[in-house]
Amino acid sequence: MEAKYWRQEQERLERVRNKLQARIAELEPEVIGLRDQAADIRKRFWEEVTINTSTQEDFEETFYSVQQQSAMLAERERGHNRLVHQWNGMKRLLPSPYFGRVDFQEDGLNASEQIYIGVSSFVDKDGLNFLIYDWRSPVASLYYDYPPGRASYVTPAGRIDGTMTLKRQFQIQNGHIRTMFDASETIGDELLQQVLGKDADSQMKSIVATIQKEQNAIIRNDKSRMLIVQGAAGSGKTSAALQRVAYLLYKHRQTIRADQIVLFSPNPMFGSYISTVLPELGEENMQQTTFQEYLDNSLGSSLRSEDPFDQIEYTLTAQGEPGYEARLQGIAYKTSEAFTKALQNYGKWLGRKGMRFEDIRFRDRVLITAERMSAKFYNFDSSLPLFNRVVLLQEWLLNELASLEREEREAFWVQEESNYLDNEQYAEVFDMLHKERELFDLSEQYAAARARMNNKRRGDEGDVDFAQREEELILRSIVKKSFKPLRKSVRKFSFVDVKGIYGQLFVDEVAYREKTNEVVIPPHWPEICRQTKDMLSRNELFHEDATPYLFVKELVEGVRTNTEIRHVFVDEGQDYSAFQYEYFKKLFPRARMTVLGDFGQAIFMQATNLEASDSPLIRLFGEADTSLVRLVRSYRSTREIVEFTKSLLPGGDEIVPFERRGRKPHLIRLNGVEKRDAQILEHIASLRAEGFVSIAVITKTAAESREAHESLRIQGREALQLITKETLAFEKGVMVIPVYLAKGIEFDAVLIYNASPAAYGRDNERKLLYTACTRAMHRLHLYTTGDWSPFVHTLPANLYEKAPY
Ligand SMILES: Nc1ncnc2c1ncn2[C@@H]1O[C@H](COP(=O)(O)OP(=O)(O)OP(=O)(O)O)[C@@H](O)[C@H]1O
Repeated sequence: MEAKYWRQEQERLERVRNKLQARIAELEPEVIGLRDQAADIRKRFWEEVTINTSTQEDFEETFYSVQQQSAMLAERERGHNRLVHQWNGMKRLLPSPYFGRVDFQEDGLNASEQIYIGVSSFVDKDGLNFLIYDWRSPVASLYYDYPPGRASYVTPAGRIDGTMTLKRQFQIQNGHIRTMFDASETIGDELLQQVLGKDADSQMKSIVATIQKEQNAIIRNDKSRMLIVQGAAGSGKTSAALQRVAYLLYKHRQTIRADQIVLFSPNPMFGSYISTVLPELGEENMQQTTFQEYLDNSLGSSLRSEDPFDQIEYTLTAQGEPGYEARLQGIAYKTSEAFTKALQNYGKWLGRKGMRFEDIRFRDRVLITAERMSAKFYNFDSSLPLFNRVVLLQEWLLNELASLEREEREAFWVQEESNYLDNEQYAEVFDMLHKERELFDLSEQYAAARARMNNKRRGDEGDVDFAQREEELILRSIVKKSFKPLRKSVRKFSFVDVKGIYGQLFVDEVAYREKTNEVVIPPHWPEICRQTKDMLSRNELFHEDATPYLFVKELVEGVRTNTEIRHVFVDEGQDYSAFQYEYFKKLFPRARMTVLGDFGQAIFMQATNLEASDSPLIRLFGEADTSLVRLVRSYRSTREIVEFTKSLLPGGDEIVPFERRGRKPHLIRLNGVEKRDAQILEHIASLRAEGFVSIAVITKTAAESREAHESLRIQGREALQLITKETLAFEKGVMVIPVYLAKGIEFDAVLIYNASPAAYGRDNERKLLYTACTRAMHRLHLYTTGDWSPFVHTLPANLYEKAPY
């Protein structure tokens, strides 16, 4: 590019930076001043208000003065926060104020405007001249969506058409333009080349400077209730999701807070991997969780649910064990829509009969039997939904308990217990009695006030009548105290035997058909029933049972909802079942959903195809309220790696590699495990010598990871991290990791520990191998000690190099 343009741009950059610096300096005293003021008000809060509650008037005055003080404090704090946000934004801009420029001439206007785009806006002192536009502003769309030529963008007031006469990209570091390109394509490949050529990091990076047009469509989609993104491995789904969160927080800043957005991620480690993207963009992080965390919270401590990792470990390692086939059939069935239907029908059946309750027991006696509850329950109006009848039953139980409690006061044990009250307990009851009475009894209050004034003992303490009442009240309080847990557990619906209700589905085929109207029963049903009940008897649930169990629990106890949440993001969306999606919809009734995933990486059995025409996901909100976007360009890996990995998948042809060149994947066959491990260690050393920092040895299972880690650790000198499902933070370095934990993450180099037919031979293992290989950015090695997996074996030979290295 001509030197004069460089000079002009560098000069403009300096002008903008000077203004930024001036404004930062100008605001600094104000920021500090406001902070001090707020701190001062907080400190003097109680000094400024006089507390006086002697009369009603005094009390009201005190009340208003406290209110006034706190309103003032809140206002100062809000002002302070706004200013600090602005001030931090400018400080963030200073080293690299912008990354893009477009010159745009609106139709009907004579001059074209220069629009510079950065991570936040910066307006000149006059308040009108935008020196930098926030990347999320409507006009910034031009930069992402069009090459020079005719272009348009949409504002709240309508569409603006015009001509883009220039599109320029910058890399600016510490106030200096490092590179500058004029782009002819949508977003110049040169900048993207540079960004993608960099090394993997322990934290995901923001992509605002190089967002691609199709990604921009995802980020700014504000139309439908459900947005589905099916995208190839490395196509930027997670990146787009995070920039979308930032966009939503900007566009709806008056109405949506970061804690009203929740992202479901595949594992806790992934949460740490993506946690810096939003703060880097000046936004607060949304809420993050895993579905398992949600399940554990909802099930409480009485039942333990297996996590998805133990489930997949079982499906991958237990072939040939007794009951294996039945378990697989069970997983397939229990995660299907057919099972959701069956459970809905079961709800109707329960409306007629078969509800199960738990006796209410007290001191080794049954106070209210399950049979009585059942009879009562089925006496309520049968047109009422199950849940309403359960609530009526709950009310009835609380009344019953109240009268049983009255009767219980006569019981011998109560007398006994009252005799054994020690002084302290007695004083406690005595105090409580007075307090209780004070509340209801005005004269009691009067007596209390007089006693306080005269500092005298209360006259009633020697009163015979009072002693009798006191005795009565003591008995009452003893019974009340021991009935308290009963009332509490009734309020928590403990009288409903949810475990029994779920368990009775798994008796035999005839009973199951009767309860659910199910026509097609999966094979191995008796064994599925046995396994499910075995787990329940140990207070455990298979992972595939956890969501259906909650579904049944909510049928009878009412649905839990969270109406605060406005946006739900589900990453790795292919790994959730139809059942789980129904659940999300119920749980977050006021939220829009964004589901991102790749059916090519569907390695769990409960997979959902996101884009198939009969996808349950499309049916969830209906086609009219659903947008589907497909991403086929893959950015993570070199062209050579993408060519290799896409050939592993049937239908992978449509994946388009980004034009970044590298070495072909290496296939290395060795004679024996020891030699293989020694070779892997050698390769790790040479990759490190080449400057690669993040290197993963990927295994199929956690069991294989442990073995590999042990063997490599013994032979080698390198520090090797073993990643397990308990690992919380993702750190750069050399690691051994099972493929299902490496989902969503990337490494400079990936070494597939064992690409033999035994490891990746069955059809469902194809996607495992694909997922593992697509984690590689720059280098990919596959090892075997015998044959090659058939998925590798059948690849065209021009896609890889064979050892020697
Ligand atoms: N527009 C872009 N500009 C720069 N880098 C990008 C862009 N899009 C994606 N990338 C990079 O490509 C890599 C893969 O992106 P990301 O992890 O978001 O993909 P994904 O579709 O979620 O992948 P997977 O399904 O394999 O988990 C990341 O390093 C990301 O920074």
